[in-house]
Order: sequence, then C-alpha cells, then structure tokens
Amino acid sequence: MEMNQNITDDVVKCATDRAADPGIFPACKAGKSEYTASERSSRGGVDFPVSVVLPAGGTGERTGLRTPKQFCTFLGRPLISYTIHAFERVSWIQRIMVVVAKENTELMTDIIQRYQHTKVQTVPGGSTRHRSICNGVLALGEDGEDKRPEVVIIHDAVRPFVEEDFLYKIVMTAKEQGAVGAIRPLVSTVIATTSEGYLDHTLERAKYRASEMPQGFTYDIIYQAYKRCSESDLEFGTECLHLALQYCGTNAKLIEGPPTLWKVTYKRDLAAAEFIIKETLSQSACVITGPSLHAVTLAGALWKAFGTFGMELDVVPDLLGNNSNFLLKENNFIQLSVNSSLSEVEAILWALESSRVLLNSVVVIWVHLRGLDGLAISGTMTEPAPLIMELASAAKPRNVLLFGIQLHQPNDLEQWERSALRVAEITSALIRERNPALVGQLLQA
Ligand SMILES: Nc1ccn([C@@H]2O[C@H](COP(=O)(O)OP(=O)(O)OP(=O)(O)O)[C@@H](O)[C@H]2O)c(=O)n1
Ligand SMILES: O=P(O)(O)OC[C@@H](O)[C@@H](O)[C@@H](O)CO
Repeated sequence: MEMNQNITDDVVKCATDRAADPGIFPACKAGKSEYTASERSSRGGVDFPVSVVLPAGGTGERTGLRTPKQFCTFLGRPLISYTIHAFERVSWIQRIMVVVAKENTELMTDIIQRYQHTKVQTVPGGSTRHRSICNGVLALGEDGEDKRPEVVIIHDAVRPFVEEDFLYKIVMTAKEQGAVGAIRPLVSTVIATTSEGYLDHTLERAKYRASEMPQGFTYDIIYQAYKRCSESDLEFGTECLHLALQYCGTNAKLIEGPPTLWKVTYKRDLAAAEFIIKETLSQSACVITGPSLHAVTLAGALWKAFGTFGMELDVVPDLLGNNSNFLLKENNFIQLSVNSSLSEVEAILWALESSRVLLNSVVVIWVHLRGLDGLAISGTMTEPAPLIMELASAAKPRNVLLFGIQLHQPNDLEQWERSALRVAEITSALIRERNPALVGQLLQA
C-alpha cells in the first residue's frame, strides 16, 4: 500500500526527532511547559500569609438531591475536591479551612486522603452560611498570632471554577483596601413586591450588580466583623461585605469577576459543571506511536483531524526521557500499536499509577492496527477483546478509563484515510465523553 509520503516524512520527522519542525506538529514538544503558579507568584508575588475559608456545610436543598451538592461527584470526583484543588495549586496560599456539617466530617476526611489534599483542615459548620463562615474564620486564629493569615479569602465550596489570576487580584486588593468582593452583571431585573404579591417598584438594573465569590478581607477586619455582628446577622444575613462595612466601617472594593465564578445551586448547574469539567479535561491528548511507520502515519492523520476538532495533539514515540512529563500533566493518551499485544498499554497504565495521584479521570485509548507493516497477523496472537476488558476493569477504580479501537488492514490509501478519520472521530468522542459505560470495549474503526 502506497504511504502518503508527504505526511509520512513530516510525521516521521516529528515522532523520531522531538525537536521536529513545529510547522507540522506545533504541539509536538517534549512535555508540556505551563506557566507555573510559582512563576506567576514571583511576579510581584504575594509575600504575606493567605488562608482560605470554604463554606461547605450546606445541604444543597435547591438541587433536590439527597447528597449535598458539594459532595456530588463529577467524573468520579466530588465537586469540593475540584474547588480545593483550585486553591491548593496556588503556591502563595498556605491554609484551606473547609467548613463542613458534623455529619459530613468523616466523608470530608476521606476525600482529603483520597485526593491527597495537603493544605486542608476541617471545622464544623453552623446552621447558616454566616455561622459556618464565622466558624472557619475563628478557627484560623486559634493556632496563635504567628499562624494567623494576613488576608483571608472566603469562597463558596460550590464555585469550583476560580483561576489564580483572579485570586491574586482579590488578595492584593484585600491587603490594600481591607475588604474586596467579586461582582457580576445582573441577568434579571430586581423588583420589589407588595405584601399582596404585586409589583411595588423595580430597581434600575444598570445600577446594581450580583455579589459573587471569592471575597477577600484582612484577617483582623473579618474576624472583628464576625465577633461584633448580631445574632440576626448570623441567622438571616447573606453578605460578608455588609458585615465588614456595618461593624468595621470598611467599605469593600468591588471587582468584576469572570463568568466562571458562578455558584452551583440548582440541578441544572450540576450538568453545567460536568460539561465544563469534561471540556477542560479534553483539550489535548498525547499520541504514542512507537517506531512503526504505519503508526506514525496514522498519528499524522489524527493530528490533522484533532486540529479541526479544536483539540491539541502531541505526538511522541514513547513516554520516556523528556516525554515522561506528559505522564504528570496529560489526561488523555492514545497508544498506537501495530499487530501487538496490550503490553504497551499495560506499560502506560503502570507508568500512570506510579507517576502521580490521579486527581482527574484519565483516558487511555489503545488503537490496534491489525495486519499492517506487511506482517501477517500472527496465528498465536490472543484475541485482544477479553484482555482489554480485564485491564480496563482493573484500571477503572483508579479513575483510568481504558478503551480500545481496532483498525483492520486497509486495501488502499483511500480506505486507510477513511479509517484514520473514523479513528480520530471515535478517539475524540471517547476523550470528550469519558463514558465509563464504554470502558474495556474494543470498538471497530
Ligand atoms: N449552613 C450552611 C449553609 C451553606 N453553606 C455553604 O455555603 C455555600 C453557598 O451556599 P448555598 O449555595 O446556599 O448552599 P446550600 O445552603 O447548601 O444550598 P441550599 O440553599 O439550596 O440548601 C455552599 O458551599 C454551602 O455548602 C455552609 O457552609 N453552611
Ligand atoms: O445565598 P446563598 O447561600 O444561596 O449563596 C451564597 C451567595 O449568595 C453568596 O456567596 C454571594 O452572594 C456573596 O455573598
């Protein structure tokens, strides 16, 4: 079968020489370099102690579910773990105080251990959000003056999508102003009603904003605000910024935040959160080709197709040396194997298990090219289907989703290109959907 020489040459050049011309595989680089939090914090960094209070003591009644929304799982992981990670990954945050209802303390401890959350302590919640936040704030001051933070971030545990850049703005503004809050434009007009349920008056929407989170305070201000506020505040209040103004005379600075700061409140928000998490995890993938020319050619076709799907694809011959970095950062792997057993996949599963704590679900797709490279399928080759199911069942508890795709000997270039496109479509769908029901299946391209 004639290989498409152009693709082959470029792809071979990339797969065998990782310093390849980025023109054909701009994503083809040895490992991913991310702008690390420590680099960001070294830019006029945060040189004072910062702690976080995550109120997570609610019951989530408005979702209509028995499980409190902060403990609902997304791709096998509780929502609160995503929120904690959003703060834990920030190098200049020292402590995270998670406030949970007493009946959920054990569950929270299990989550901390399973996902190896290192900066986290728990404190019992209260009957209202203010009481919970108050417990968290007071707890930060209980270990002595030297352990007290200079700035406290207060953030609902059910707002998982918060970025370091915005936290940096909140913290630096809190240090300067004493209090700061995130705001967002109102979506609906605010109206006042009469006791008979009629319209009393409307508020001019342009003059008002929705108060969101994160909020930031110097520790002394939020501590004094909670020490001085009334029982009625604790029972019926909904706004920490108000307490800072009312009881400390500190008028909070308001910063418009990104739309990602929304709070999971209703059942529909759970679906939206899962969509965003899936989208975040499926933006890139790493293709491992080995030395086979057919695999390298297929990688070229996948790379072009993934580009049209808006997904970045890194193509490497193996996960060794400089490429081992992918094991620490990538959540999606596609192993291209020619006429071989599942040994390469077993190697990836083992390497993943020994490289890191798998916070997020990881997708591994074994693409098996049968009868290529001119080799007849060896009569001794064991049918892969039962083997991949066995491997997949063992990997699933570790949140590794293993899928298989089989590509048979194409008769000509046209059929090869059609098959390559089908492999691209199937792999991108498996990565985007991360559907546990398909784990262990050997799909046909
Ligand atoms: N007594 C409470 C009530 C709420 N919260 C927390 O405050 C955040 C925002 O509150 P909200 O969205 O109102 O959560 P719930 O009170 O759980 O929701 P619902 O009102 O639907 O029951 C959530 O992380 C929630 O767990 C808390 O720590 N303690
Ligand atoms: O009032 P709920 O407890 O439903 O939600 C909390 C939010 O209202 C609150 O976090 C922001 O408005 C900022 O105060």
